[in-house]
Amino acid sequence: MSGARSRPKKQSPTKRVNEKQLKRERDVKELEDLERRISDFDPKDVTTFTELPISKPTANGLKLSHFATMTEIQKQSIPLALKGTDILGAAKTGSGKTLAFLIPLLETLYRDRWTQQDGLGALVLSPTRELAIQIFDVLRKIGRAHSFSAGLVIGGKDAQAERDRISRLNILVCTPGRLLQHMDQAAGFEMGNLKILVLDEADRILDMGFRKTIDAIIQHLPKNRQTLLFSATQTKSVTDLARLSLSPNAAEYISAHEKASSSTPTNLQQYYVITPLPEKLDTLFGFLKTHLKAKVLVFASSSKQVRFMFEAFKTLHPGIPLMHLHGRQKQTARIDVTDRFAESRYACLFCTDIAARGLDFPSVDWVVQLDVPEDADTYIHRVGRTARFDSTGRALLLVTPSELPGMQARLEAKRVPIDKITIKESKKKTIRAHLQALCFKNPEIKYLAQKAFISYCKSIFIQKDKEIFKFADLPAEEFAESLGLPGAPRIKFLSNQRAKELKNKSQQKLDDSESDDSSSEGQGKSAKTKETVRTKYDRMFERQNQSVLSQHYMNLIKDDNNVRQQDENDDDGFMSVKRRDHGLSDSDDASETETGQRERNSFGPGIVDSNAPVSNRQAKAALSKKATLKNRPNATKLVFDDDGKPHAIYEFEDEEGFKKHGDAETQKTEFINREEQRMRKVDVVDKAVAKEKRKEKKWKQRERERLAEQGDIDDEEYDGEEMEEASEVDDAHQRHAPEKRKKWFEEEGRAKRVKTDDIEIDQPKTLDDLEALSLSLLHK
Ligand SMILES: Nc1ncnc2c1ncn2[C@@H]1O[C@H](COP(=O)(O)OP(=O)(O)OP(=O)(O)O)[C@@H](O)[C@H]1O
Repeated sequence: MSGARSRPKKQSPTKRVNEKQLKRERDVKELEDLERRISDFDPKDVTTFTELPISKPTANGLKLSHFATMTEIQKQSIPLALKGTDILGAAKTGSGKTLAFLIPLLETLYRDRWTQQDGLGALVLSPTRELAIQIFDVLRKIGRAHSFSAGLVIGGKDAQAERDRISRLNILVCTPGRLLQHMDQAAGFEMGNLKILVLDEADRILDMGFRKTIDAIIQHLPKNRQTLLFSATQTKSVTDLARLSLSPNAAEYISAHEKASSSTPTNLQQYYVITPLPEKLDTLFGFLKTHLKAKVLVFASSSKQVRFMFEAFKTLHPGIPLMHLHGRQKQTARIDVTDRFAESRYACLFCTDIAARGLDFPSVDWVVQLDVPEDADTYIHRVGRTARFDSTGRALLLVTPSELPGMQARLEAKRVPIDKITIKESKKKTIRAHLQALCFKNPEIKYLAQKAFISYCKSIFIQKDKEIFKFADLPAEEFAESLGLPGAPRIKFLSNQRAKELKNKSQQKLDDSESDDSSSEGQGKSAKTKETVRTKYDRMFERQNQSVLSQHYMNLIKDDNNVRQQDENDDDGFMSVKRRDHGLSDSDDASETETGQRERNSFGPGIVDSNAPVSNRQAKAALSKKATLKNRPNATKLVFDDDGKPHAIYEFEDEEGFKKHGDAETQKTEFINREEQRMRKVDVVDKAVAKEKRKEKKWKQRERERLAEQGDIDDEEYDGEEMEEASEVDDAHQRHAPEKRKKWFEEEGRAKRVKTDDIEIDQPKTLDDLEALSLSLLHK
C-alpha cells in the first residue's frame, strides 16, 4: 500500500549484541590508531588542521567552523599539548590562542572515552565573564560533533540552576569566583577526575586579585592533570607555576613571537598624543567627531569615569552611537552591550579594563586609551582589541606630559612601537563650557563628575609605578573644571598597602562580579538582601569608593563626623565616616581596628558609622520618644544631701530600717503594684489628652478647609504645615520653618476664635492639671 510506512525490521538480540561489539572494536581500533599517530607525529611543517592527529569529531567541528590553516601558536602548541605536555603559551593578541587550548582539551576527553558518568574532565578558567562566554561559544562551535556536556558558569545568573547542572558537566568554562562558590555550595560537585586545566589570560588569573580564589580551587584538583596556560603576556614566574603544581622544567614554554621585533600585532599602528589632563575630554570629543564612521573602543581607568563620560557625551550628541561597559552593570546589560557593539559597524564603546583582555570584537578600527594603563602588559592587551588575526587596526594613547617619559620607557622595554602625533589646531574642540552647564543643571551628572574625579585621582595614587603616575603633579582644580565641576572635590586617602588590597579585592569583584551590585545571584548576597530592607543610604554605603560623596550627603554626615574626627586628630581628612551596620565580616572589622593609625589615614569602602540611621524613616524613629525611652537605662532615684551631692536612697537607710518595711520580695511586689496603679492612672490621662489632641487636629483641619473655601487662607499656609513636618528630618527645611511656624500660629489663634461651640481646654501643665482634665473628660 502506497504511503504506508514500512516497519523497521526487528533485529534479533544476538545480532544487536554483535553490532555493539563490532562498534566497540572499531572505536578501540580508531583510538589506538589516533594514539599511534600522535606518538609518531612530527610537528615540522604542518600548516593545516587536517594534518593534525586529531579525532574525527574535532576535525569536523573545525571544518564546519571554517578553520583550515593554523596560526603560529596553534602550530607550535597543539602537537605538544596532544602529547600531554603542560604548556605555557605566549603569543600576540588576536593570534588564535583559544583554539590552541580548546583542541587539546576536546582531544584529551575524547581519547579517554569520557562519558557523562565520568563527571568533570576539563576546566577552563577566564578572568572575566565576557571572555568566558566567548570561549564557550568557540567551544560549542568546534565541539559540536562531540557528545560531551559542557557548561558556562560565570555568575549573573540563577545560582541554583547552575548548581543543579554543574555536577553533570564534562567541560566547564567559568570565572574563578563563581567556581569557588559552587565548590563550596554544590553537593556532589566533584573535581577529583579532572584531566585538563586551562587558564586563559593566565598571568591575570594568577596575579594578586585572584590569588586566594585560585589557590583554593587548585587545592581541590588532582595533581596528575595536564595544565595549559595561555596569555599574550605570559607569566614565567616560578612561584606562580609552583602554585599550580607545575615544574618549570616539565612545562614547555612556547612563545610564538618571541623573536618578533614587536610584541604587538604587525598590522597595528600605534600613536600617542601628549594631552594635559584637563584637556583629555576635549581631545577625545574632537577625536570622536572626526571618526564618526569608525568602530572605537575607549578605555578609562574606572567604571565611574566610564559612566560619567557616557552620560555626559550622550548629551553632546557627537554623531556616533555611544555605549558603555563596566563591571558594575547588571549581567544582562553587559551581555547586551557586548553583543550590540560586536554587531555594530560604527560605534564607540567606553569601557574599563574588563574589556581589555581576550575579547574578540570584530572589525574594531580604533582603540583609544583615555587614561594610560597601569602597566605595559595592560597596554598590550588593550590595543590587542583591534588588528586581530589578519585585520588591521589603530591605537591612540592619550598621555599627560608627566606620564610620558615613564610610559615611553615601559613600552620600549616591552617592544611596543608607538609614534607621536599632534592634533591639528583646527580640529580641536572644547566641551568644557557644555560640561559646566550640564553639571550645573543636572545634579546626577555633577555627582558622576565628582565620582569620576575622585576615582581618577585615587587610581593615580594607588598605582605602583611611580615613574609614570605622579600624584603630586595632578592639576586637581583644572581637571575638576574640565569635568564641569565648580571646584575639586576633597579626597581622603588610605595608606598605600591598604589601598592596593582594596583595589585587588574590588578588581576581582568587578572582573568576576560574584558579589558586586550587579550580580544578585550570589547566595550570600541574596540571603542578605532578603533579611534587610535596602535604602538609598544602604546603596550609597555599599558603593566601593565611600569618599565619593555629593556635597549634600557630605553636609548630612559632616556634623556627626566632626566630633569623631577631632578625637582622632585627623585634620586632613574630609570624611570620617568610620563604620556602619553593613555586615562587613569580622575580619574586615578587625583589620580596621588593628591597623589603627594607618587605617585612619585611609580611604576605603564600606567603613561607616554603625549608629547612623540608614533611612529617613529610621532616623525619625530613632528620635521618637518611644525609641529613646527604650534605649535608656532603668531610672535610679537619687537624693541630694545638704552639700548637693547625689546619693542612692539605700545609702540613707541601714539594713534594720529597710527590713522594718517587710522582706525584700514583698517590698518589691508592693512597689510594682503601686507603680502599676499609678501608671494606669497616668495612662488614662495620656489617652484622654491624645484623644483631645486628635479631636483638635481634626477640627483645625475642618476649619482650615472651611476658611480655604471662603478664601480666608491661602495655599502657602498649607505648604507651611507640610514644611514644618518635613523640618524634623531636613536641616535645610528647618531654616525656613520658624517663619512659617509663626504664620501658622497666627492662623491657629484666629481659627480658635471663629469656632465657638467646642470646649476650650487649657494645656495641662502639671500632673494635677492632667488628672483634673481626665476626670472632667470621664464625667462628660
Ligand atoms: N586558524 C585560524 N584561522 C582563521 N581564523 C582564526 C584561526 N585561529 C583563530 N582565528 C580567529 O582569530 C581571532 C582571534 O583569535 P583568539 O580570540 O583565539 O585570539 P587570542 O590569541 O586568544 O587573542 P587575545 O590574546 O586577545 O586573547 C578570532 O576571531 C578567531 O576566530
